[in-house]
Amino acid sequence: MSHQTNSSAGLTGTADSSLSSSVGEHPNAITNRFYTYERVEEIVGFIQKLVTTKPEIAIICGSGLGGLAELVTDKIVVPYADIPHFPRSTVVGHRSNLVFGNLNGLYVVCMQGRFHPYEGYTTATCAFPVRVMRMLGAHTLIVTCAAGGVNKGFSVGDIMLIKDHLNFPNLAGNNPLIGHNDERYHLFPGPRFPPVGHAYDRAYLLKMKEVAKKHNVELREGVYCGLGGPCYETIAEINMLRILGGDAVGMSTVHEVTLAAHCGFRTLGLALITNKCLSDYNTTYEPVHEDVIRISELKANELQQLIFDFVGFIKDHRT
Ligand SMILES: O=P(O)(O)O[C@@H]1C[C@H](O)[C@@H](CO)O1
Ligand code: HPA
Repeated sequence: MSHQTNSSAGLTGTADSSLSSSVGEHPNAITNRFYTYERVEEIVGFIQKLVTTKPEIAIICGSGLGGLAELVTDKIVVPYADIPHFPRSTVVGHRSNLVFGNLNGLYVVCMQGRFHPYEGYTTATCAFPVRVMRMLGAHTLIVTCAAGGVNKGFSVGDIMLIKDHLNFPNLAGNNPLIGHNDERYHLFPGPRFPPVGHAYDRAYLLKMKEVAKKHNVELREGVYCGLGGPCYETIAEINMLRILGGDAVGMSTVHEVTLAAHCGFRTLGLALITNKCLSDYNTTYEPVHEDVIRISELKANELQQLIFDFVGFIKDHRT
């Protein structure tokens, strides 16, 4: 176990030291020991050698929604497998590429494939690409996901603007920001105790409503519940989420948005309702991932059009 007392608090970048805990940390803590400042810098440096234009918008593609990256022109595709220390997506419906290029007049980076805690990654690992994309220059994060409809008024195929979230892993002590708060992220250090009450940008949410109106798309708005997965929820869990004010449920997003708030991203969140949630013990229905992917792919064009136009708005209103 490392007991360094220098400013990096034991978070130096070698493979061996990455496995040891940092000062003040319980040896068994679930924390960010691997994606240290040094590793993130190395990854950012590697990508900058391949992609010389700074992206302004970062987009995370949810299950079955990777097609969004196909709208990007003058693409540079960087497979996760080529990036040092980068994890791989192991889930059907998630490719493993960073796609850079032009989307409706702005330079963007799309994560075609994200990481989930149920794949065996810590929440810090799942979220760390957000920090990478911020360090590459992006100021706006558009996060998309597939989700189950907790709100009984929602239908399969609805798109929900995420106005807030319930971060269950965080409530259980598993937040991606646990561990050393490294102040060497000089551009975007983020405080030790970051506020997340406005993690989803209100002005962006209102703008997306306008964009949707133009397209005659009726958007839902609500609270996304991020759970650990990989099980879909029990009937009792869905009933609990309803009582707590949840509208949609998924297995991603919350740790990404938490890190995004910490490093100063303005975030827009969109959840595609891909399935109903169990709420009756007499039903035989159960959610399945194949249906999640099928609905995502079916609705992908609509979602992509909204995001395309939203990016156009950012382009016209950036300072
Ligand atoms: O990556 P997202 O949150 O879009 O994917 C959801 C959650 C699980 O990964 C999967 C369950 O079907 O879809
Ligand atoms: N529960 C959790 N995650 C999901 C669901 C669901 O019903 N649908 C898509 N992702």
